[in-house]
Amino acid sequence: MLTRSLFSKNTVAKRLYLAFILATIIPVSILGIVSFYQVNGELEEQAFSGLRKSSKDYGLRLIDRFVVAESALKLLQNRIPKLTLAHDSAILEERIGMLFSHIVVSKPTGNQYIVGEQILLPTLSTDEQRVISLGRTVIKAVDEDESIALWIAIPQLGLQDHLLMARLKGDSIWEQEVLGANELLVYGENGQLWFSTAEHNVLPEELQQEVLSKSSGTFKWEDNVNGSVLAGFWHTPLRNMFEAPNAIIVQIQLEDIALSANAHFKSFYPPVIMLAVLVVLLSVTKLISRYLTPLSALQEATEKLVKGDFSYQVKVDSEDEFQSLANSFNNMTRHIQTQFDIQSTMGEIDRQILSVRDANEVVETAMTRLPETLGVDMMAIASVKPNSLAIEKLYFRVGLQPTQIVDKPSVLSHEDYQHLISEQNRIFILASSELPAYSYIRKIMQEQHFYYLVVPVIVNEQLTAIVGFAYHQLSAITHEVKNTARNFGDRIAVALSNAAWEEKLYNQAHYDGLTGLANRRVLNEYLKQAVARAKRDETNFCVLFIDLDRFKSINDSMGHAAGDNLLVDVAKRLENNCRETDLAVRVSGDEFVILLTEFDDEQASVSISSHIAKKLISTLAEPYHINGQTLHISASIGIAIFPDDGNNPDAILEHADAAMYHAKSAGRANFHFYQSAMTSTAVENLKLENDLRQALDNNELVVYFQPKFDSEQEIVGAEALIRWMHPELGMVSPAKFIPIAEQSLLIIDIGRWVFEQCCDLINELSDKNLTIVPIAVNLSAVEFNRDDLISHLLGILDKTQTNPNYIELELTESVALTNKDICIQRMTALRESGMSLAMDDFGTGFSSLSYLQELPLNTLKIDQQFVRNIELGESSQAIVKAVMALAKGLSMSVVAEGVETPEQFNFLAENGCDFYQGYLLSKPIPKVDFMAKLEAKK
Ligand SMILES: Nc1nc2c(ncn2[C@@H]2O[C@H](COP(=O)(O)O[C@H]3[C@@H](O)[C@H](n4cnc5c(=O)[nH]c(N)nc54)O[C@@H]3COP(=O)(O)O)[C@@H](O)[C@H]2O)c(=O)[nH]1
Repeated sequence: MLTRSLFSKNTVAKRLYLAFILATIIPVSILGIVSFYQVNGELEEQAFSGLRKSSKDYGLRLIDRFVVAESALKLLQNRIPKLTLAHDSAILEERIGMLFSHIVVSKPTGNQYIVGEQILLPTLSTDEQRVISLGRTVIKAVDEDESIALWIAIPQLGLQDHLLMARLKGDSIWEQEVLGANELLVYGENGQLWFSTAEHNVLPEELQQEVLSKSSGTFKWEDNVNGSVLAGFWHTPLRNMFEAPNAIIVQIQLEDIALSANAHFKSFYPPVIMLAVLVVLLSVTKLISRYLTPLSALQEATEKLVKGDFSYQVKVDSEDEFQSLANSFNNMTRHIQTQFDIQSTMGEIDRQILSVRDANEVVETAMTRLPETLGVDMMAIASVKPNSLAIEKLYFRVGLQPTQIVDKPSVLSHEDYQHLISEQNRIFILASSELPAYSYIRKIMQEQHFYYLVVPVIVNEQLTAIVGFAYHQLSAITHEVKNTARNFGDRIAVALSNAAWEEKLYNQAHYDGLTGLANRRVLNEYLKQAVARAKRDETNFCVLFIDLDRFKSINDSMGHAAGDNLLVDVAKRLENNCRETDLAVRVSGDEFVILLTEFDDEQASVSISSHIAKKLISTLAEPYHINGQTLHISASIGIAIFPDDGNNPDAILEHADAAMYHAKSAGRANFHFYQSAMTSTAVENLKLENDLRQALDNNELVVYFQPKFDSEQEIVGAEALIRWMHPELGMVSPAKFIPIAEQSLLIIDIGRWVFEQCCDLINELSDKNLTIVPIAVNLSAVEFNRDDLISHLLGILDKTQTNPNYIELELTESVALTNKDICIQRMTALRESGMSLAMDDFGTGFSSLSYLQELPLNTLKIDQQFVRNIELGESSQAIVKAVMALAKGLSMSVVAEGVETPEQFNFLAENGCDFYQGYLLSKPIPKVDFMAKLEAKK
């Protein structure tokens, strides 16, 4: 079964098997077949040569028998004269009658029958008679009725013409008993058949000729009667000894008998060969199986190894190289398994180092996985408190029992600490006999005649942990174990330093570096949780958005360090007024948020949050002692309540912010609950106002100049127009932020700054010797109405040493709406200072013409909307004409603004307009471009 599966699966087995067959079975089979035919041929040859030899032996014995017969006759020859006929004949007959049937003395006078009845004697030829007379024996075959008789004739000694002739008895001469299974044919050389044991001459004519023609030989033929027969023949040289024809002896044997050895051979040889082949096959199979079974087992094990099954062990008991290969393989898989476990443990630890902030989790993973991987008898990890000798936490595990954790188990001795620090970056082995010198071993591990592998973990030159592995056997602390211990020590070091670093990063990411309060990120997280909890429990929570009033001025006047200290103190006061469950957050510069959670209903939310807001406002308003100075600051607080004021973190925070702006715009140092009426525009404006406060300091404002032209399109002046490059919003239109600036009074600072910029331009033009043209500065009603207006403007003119004749102030009709007398007084003072005055946007206000008449104006600016409508019809044209006529009547010059088309320009020019301003001629341009235009004019 195993063998079959081995051969079906294993290609090597198949090939080996095939090779063995090619190398053994085929040669064996060929050898068998060749041997078979060889042996078969040999046996056949033997059968033939046996027949030939048998014929020869028979022939030689035939000669012997003729010699015996001759000798017997010769003996008789001497005795014949003495014979008394009757008595002696009887004796002779008895003695040699066994050889001869007739013995006759042939005489010229008649024949004397010594033995046997009277018989017709063979006729001897003259030659025969002659040779007999010479003493030679003649043997003659005589054809009798049904057979051939052999006669032997010798001379009768001493008697002329007397012959002694004897007829040989067939029995004695042919000696049939020696033939066995053979048939015998004896021919005379003339082809006369002398004797045959068969009934007739069985030889076919052609074979008989062959027999006669060769001295000896063999042959085979198919006998009609007996089937296949084999024969051997030999020419018996009777002529050498007698006067006789040679006798040809032919012995015949049935093939079955002659080749019985072949038959026998055929019957046993193929099975023997088959058996041999079978034995070879079995041996080969056994051999291949013996060698390939381990190979197959190794292959199977390798496949399991590839699939990650390292626990599989190959079982090979062949007690040869395969077994040692299997043992090596098993050792290798064990080693790989260990390595794999180590790598996977280290990988897990690495992952945790990367993903987990807490080094304890790394330690716990190591305690779970390393003991088995490293085959330790005991393992311990002690974390040492930074900058101390105290062991903070001890993890230890005996064998594979559960890990035990002990908090603050003991304190290291100074000697121990020094020893461990001195072993930095090393691992070392201690035997239990050395323990008295190192008491820390006792403190972190058990004493049980162990060998200890110790890894001190040093981070930033501080001992932060001790890792210990205990083994009963020193030999178990292999190179691999040491390496792993070292690697693990390194990882623990990384984990601990990472943890410290992570903690630092975490704090940086979650806490404000200056005040230590939570930051916006934590706030967002808390808000999410608060929303989820409040939704689940159907409770309320409040967000208090706190902004310090005029903090910027403290920063500006006392420096940023003082500002920072103030913020730290503010943070402390906020924290002190919060419950533990509340969250105080610094969201940006001077903005803070307090999250008050878990109110049962809105009423409680309102009363408690307003109470806390009041408390905070009064607490924050208390004096601060910073850098030896006493400071005061107030705070504005906006309150939003979940869920009425917003049902998600962003909304609730945004609305608290809006409420805070509301509180600020309502006079500062107070708090305000969010109301839905605080539209997004209002909130946006409040934010813009806040940003605008920083804009001047942050150099976000810039002044552009829009040239004014005469009818020849020559530059005759310019209007200063402010631009705001907001860092987030991009270019903000003055149409949008000037009203906010006016509302928040920021226009005062801004207006003065623009005025300074214009003075600087005039001075620069002068310095560069360029054409100086009057520059018009917009003056808002808020600015105009301030008492210090004139002193401020004059102060700047004085400071910058600017010629006021080059300054034109553009006022809108609204400036004159409040107090007519003061207005005229202020305008008169401005005129007297040397500056000129223009009425901007003329025609849009409702000032009476009589009032206009009283104002000390130099110029009227026709509002853009009238200019734009010029092309629409006669009524607009009539207004424009009327305004120009009015101006002429009042001795004022006229500036048309918003001139965008040549038609407008032409109409205005035809009707006596003095100056033109508009995109047709130039858009407002940066200072450098404006100066370039003036340079070109020069
Ligand atoms: N108190 C101050 N007010 C200022 C100051 N700078 C600007 N402003 C006022 O803001 C309003 C918007 O000004 P601005 O967007 O700059 O628009 C001015 C021109 O760019 C624009 N203009 C001029 N020519 C054309 C034109 O052909 N087509 C067209 N569509 N607009 C044109 O008109 C504005 C100038 O208006 P005015 O002041 O009335 O001459 C605006 O009311 C400014 O006054 C500042 O420093 N202080």
